[in-house]
Amino acid sequence: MSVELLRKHGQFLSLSRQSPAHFDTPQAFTLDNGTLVEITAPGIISFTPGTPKGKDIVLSSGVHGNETAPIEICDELVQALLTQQLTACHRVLFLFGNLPAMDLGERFVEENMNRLFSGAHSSGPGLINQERVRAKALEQAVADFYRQGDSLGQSYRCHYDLHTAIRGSKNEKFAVYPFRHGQPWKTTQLQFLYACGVNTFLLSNSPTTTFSYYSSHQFGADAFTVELGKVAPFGQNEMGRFTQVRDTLWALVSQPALILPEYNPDDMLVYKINQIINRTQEDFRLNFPDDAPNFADFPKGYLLAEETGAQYFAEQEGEAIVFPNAKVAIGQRALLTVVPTRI
Ligand SMILES: O=C(O)CCC(=O)N[C@@H](CCC(=O)O)C(=O)O
Ligand SMILES: [Zn+2]
Repeated sequence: MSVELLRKHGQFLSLSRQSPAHFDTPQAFTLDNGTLVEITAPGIISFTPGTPKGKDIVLSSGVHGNETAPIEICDELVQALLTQQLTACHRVLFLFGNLPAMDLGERFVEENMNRLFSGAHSSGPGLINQERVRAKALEQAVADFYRQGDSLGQSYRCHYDLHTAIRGSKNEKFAVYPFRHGQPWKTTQLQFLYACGVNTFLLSNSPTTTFSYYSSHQFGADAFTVELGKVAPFGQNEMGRFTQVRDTLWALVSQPALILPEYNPDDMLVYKINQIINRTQEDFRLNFPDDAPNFADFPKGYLLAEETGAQYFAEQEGEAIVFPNAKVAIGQRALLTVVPTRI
């Protein structure tokens, strides 16, 4: 691959998708502004400024291949960095997760990649598929990036894993804060995400095999799964709905420190998870309409879902649903229920 073409047009993602073999061999080059660019695999690219200012930032998108708005936001940011329209002042690693699923316009090819982190890619009965191989490679890319940052004296780590949701949502932009094993929730992070247009937060209460939990738990990164809107095909996102997140990510990468509005708890809706309901039977079904949005709430005692041998009810008045999906693989999470809380 001609490095000159990458510098001129910045088409890293489209090349990764169309001609992944270009990036089978790792490559590195330096931009005129002194930024070191390292490409270690298709869809995996990092930028290290000549004098990095302390933050090691990971931005992942496309862990689900049909969640295109975050992919388009990150693609534009990578193009701006490669063409030097923007100069990074912090180290930043971009991960475009599931390239084959992007081509199919599907959430995944064989298996949900966002259930394969923290080593889950290598557990189970010897199953190997492209999502497992890729999840392991993504974990390794994060580990290498943060360890290199350590050797450069970098002092801060964050990881925003950007998604869009299958359903509409009463609160369009929301974020899942991975379980922190008793460490305090950080309001500065809520402030940052609020600047991205996210005003709703789900506090997780247990370890998971998601990408954001991996970076949070293994590397102490401030990490979130961020839901930016509703799934739409490439080119069909209303990009105007993403201006705040786009501008805030550009600022995060290019400014030494962000100036954020003061934390105001009244700005935020915070929920804690009340129930994690897994599908255990073929006949698992949801007892509300397909177009019920995320955060729709139900009266105490309402039957939310059922399957042979089990019924699942709202346990509290106003318990709300998030990520309902009756079609998940057996054994996987089919529904979260949440209730309001404060931090
Ligand atoms: O809309 C949906 O049902 C799923 C959207 C999505 O991909 N959400 C993530 C959340 C991960 C987390 O809980 O941190 C997922 O299900 O992987
Ligand atoms: Zn997703």
